[in-house]
Amino acid sequence: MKAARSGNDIVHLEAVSVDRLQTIYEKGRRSELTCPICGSLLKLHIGIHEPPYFDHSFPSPDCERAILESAPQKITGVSVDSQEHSGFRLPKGKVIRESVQQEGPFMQSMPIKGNPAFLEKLLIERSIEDTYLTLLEEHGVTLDEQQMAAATAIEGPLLVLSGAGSGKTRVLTVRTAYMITVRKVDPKTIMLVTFTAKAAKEMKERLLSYPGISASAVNQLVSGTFHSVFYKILIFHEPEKWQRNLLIKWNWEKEKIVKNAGRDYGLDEKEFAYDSALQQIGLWKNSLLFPEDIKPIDDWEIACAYLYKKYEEYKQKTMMYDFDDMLVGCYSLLKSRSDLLEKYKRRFQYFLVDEFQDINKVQYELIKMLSSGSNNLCVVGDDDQAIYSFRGSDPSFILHFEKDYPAVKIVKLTENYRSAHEIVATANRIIKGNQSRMDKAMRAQHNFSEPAVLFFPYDEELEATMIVTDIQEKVALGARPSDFAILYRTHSMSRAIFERLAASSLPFVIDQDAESFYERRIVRGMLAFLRLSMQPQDPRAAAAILSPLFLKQNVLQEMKAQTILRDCDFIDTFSFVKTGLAFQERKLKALPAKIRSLRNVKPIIALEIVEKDLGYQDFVKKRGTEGNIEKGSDDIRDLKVAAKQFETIGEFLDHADHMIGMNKEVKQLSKHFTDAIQLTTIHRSKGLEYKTVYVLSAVEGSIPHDFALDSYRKGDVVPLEEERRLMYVAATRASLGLYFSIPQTRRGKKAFPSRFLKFY
Ligand SMILES: Nc1ncnc2c1ncn2[C@@H]1O[C@H](COP(=O)(O)OP(=O)(O)OP(=O)(O)O)[C@@H](O)[C@H]1O
Repeated sequence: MKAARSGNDIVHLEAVSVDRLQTIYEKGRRSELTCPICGSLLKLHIGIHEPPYFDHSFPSPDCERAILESAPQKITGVSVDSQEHSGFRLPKGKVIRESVQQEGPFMQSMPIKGNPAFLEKLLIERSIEDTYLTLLEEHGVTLDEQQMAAATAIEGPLLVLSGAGSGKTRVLTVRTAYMITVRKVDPKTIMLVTFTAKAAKEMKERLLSYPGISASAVNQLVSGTFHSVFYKILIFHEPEKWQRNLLIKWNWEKEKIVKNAGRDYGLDEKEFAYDSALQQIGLWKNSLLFPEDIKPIDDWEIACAYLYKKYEEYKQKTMMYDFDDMLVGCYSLLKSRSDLLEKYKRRFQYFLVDEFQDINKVQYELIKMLSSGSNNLCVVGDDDQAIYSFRGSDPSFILHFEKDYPAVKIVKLTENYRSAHEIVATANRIIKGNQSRMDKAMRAQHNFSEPAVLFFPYDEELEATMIVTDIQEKVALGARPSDFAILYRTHSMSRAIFERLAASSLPFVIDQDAESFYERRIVRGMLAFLRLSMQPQDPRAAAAILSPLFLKQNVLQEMKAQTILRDCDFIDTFSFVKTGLAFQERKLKALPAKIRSLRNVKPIIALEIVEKDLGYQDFVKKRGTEGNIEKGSDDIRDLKVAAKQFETIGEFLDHADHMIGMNKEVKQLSKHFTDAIQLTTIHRSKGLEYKTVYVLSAVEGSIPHDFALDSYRKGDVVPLEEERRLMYVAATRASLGLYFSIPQTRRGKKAFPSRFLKFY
C-alpha cells in the first residue's frame, strides 16, 4: 500500500523524498500511521528487495483499490476535506506533496551483474593414491587434487596459497595426520603455529576425530600461537626472567606506564592518543626496531619514540614484560645462544605456519632461524587476506617467500568450498584490482545462490532499517539469526544498526570491547554540554565540559565554591571563573546564556551551537584526535546524524543513556547467545563464515577508508590495497547471500560508491 494517514496529512510514498522515509518509518513504529480508508494501524516497510510500502495487516478490498489507484500526481498538492476517487471518498487530509526533487526518490537495489558463468568442475584423475587418505575420505574428509598435494608434500619448503574458503584448515590437519600416521613422523618434532589459540584448539579437536590419531600423539604436538609456543621456550630456559606474575597483560596497564612517562614530557593525559602510541610502539617492536633504532619523522613519532624508550626502561627496572617481549625475548635468546638454537633446530623437524600472510618480522625471523636446519617449512596463507599491517604484519613475507626459499614448492588452493559462484566471482573481481598480489582466481564449487546485491539507502539510519527488515523477513521464512553477519570497517559505524537491532526482537551479539557510540570520548564531551543545559546543578556535567573549554579540572573546586557563595547553578559559575587570560574570561562570561539556550532548541541545532559557537570544533582539532583511523570530527558528524531523529534534548539524552545501558546488556548476553546475529568489524570476521553477510557503507571514505585515500593521493598505494583486501575478506565470509550497502549520504554529506565495487 502506498499511502497512509499521519495526523491530518496523507502521506503518499511516491511523492515522499527519500530523506523522510526514516521519519515516516519511526511514526509507524510509534503507531502514528493509519490507513486513510479504514483507519487500521500501518507500518512502513523498507526492505532491500522491493520499494517501500505501508504494511496493512488485513486490508479490505476498498482500502487496496482506493489506495492503489490514488496515484500521487493526481492528488498531490490538494488540500481537501474529502476527495472522490474511483468511486471512493478519501477522508479529510492534506496530501503531503514533498520535495521528491529535493533528495530524489527511493533507489531500487540491484544485483551485481556481469560475472562469468558458473563452470561445473571437471572431475580430474587423481594423481595421488594413498590408503590413509582413502580412509579419511570414508570418514567424510575428502580432499581435492590441490589439497592432497599440499597435505602430502612434507619435505622441503612449501608455500600453500590458500584462497578464501579453500579448506586450509582441512589441509593443515590432514597434513599433520598424514605425517604422523603414514610418514611416521614423531609428533614431538612438529611445530604447528596458528594465529589464534582457538584455531589451534579446533585443529587438535579435528585431528582427534581422524583415524589412527591418538590423544597422546595430539598432546605431543607443539602447537599454539607464536606467543604461547615461544613463551614456553623462554620460561623453560629463563624462568627467573619471565615470571608469570610480572606479565603486563592488559592495555590499561601499559597505558598507565606510558601516561606516567608522558606527564614528564608534557603530554596531556586526556588529549594525547596514548592508545595509538602504544600501537606504534608495538609495531616498532615487532619489526625488531628498538628505541635506539627509531628515526622519528614528525612530532608524533618523536613523542612515541620518547614513550617507547621510557616504557622499555620501566620494564627493565621492574623486570616486567609484555606479550611483544615474549617474541623479541625468544629471538634474542636464540640469537645469543647458538647451543640452544642448535638444540631446537634438531628438536623441531617440521614446521607448519597458518595465516602466514599476517606474520610480522620477529615471527618470521624466529621461524626462519629454527627451520634453517631441516628446511621443512610449510606455510599456509592467502596474500589477498593480509589485513593486519597496522599491527606490524607484513604481506611481503608471503609475497617474497620464494626469494628466501628458492627451492620452494608452491601449491595454490583455488577451489572455494564455502561460497556460491556469484559470491566467489564478485570477490574475484574485487581483488583483481590489486597490483601487489599473486595471480590467482577462486572457483566456486556450487552455484546455489542469487547474485550479490547492491542497495542504496538514503543514509546510515535507513541502511540500518533496511538490513533489519531484510533479516526479519528471512527469519520469518526460517533462517536462523546466527546465519547473519553485519560487517563494518570501523566499530563507530555500527551505531545505527545497533540501535535498530536493539529496538527489534532479534537476538544479536557484539564484540566484548565494543564501546557504546555515546561513550566515545568526543561524543561524551559534546553531550555533556547538552546535559548541563538540562541539569545545571550537575557537577559531573560541568566537569565534563572543562577540557573542551580549555579549562583545568581544578577549576571545578572554584565553581563548586561559587555555587554555594552565590547560590547559583554550575552554568552561572562560568562567568566568574578566573583564568588570567582576558580573552578567555570574556568568552566565559558569554557562556551561561549560550548553554542555557541549548535546552530550548532541537538536538541537531544544539549540537551545531556546541560545535561552532562554543568552540568544540577547535577543541577536537587541537587535541590531536584527527589521527589515522578514528577522527574526532567524524564522531561529531555521526552524532549529528543520530540527533536528527529527535525533537527535544531530553528525548535525545534519554535515548543516548538507554543505548549506553543496552550496550552493556548486549555484551553480557553476547557471552551466552549462540544463535544470534553477529555485528563485528571486518577484521574480526576473518576466518569465519555466515550464510548471509551485509557490508555497511561500502562507500568512498569508509571502505576504502579516508586515511588510505589520503595516502593514495600522496602516491602511496599500499594502504589502499589493504583496504581492497578488507573488502575481499568481507565478501568471502558469505556462503549464500552478500549485500553491499551504498548509502547516498554518509555523515551528512553526499557519498560515492566504493571504488572497489565500480564494476557494476
Ligand atoms: N575438499 C573439500 N570438500 C568439501 N568441503 C570442503 C573441502 N575442503 C574444505 N571444505 C569446506 O569448506 C569450508 C571452508 O574451509 P576452511 O574454513 O578450512 O577454509 P579456509 O581456507 O580456512 O577459509 P578462509 O581463509 O576464507 O577463512 C569449510 O566448511 C570446509 O569444511
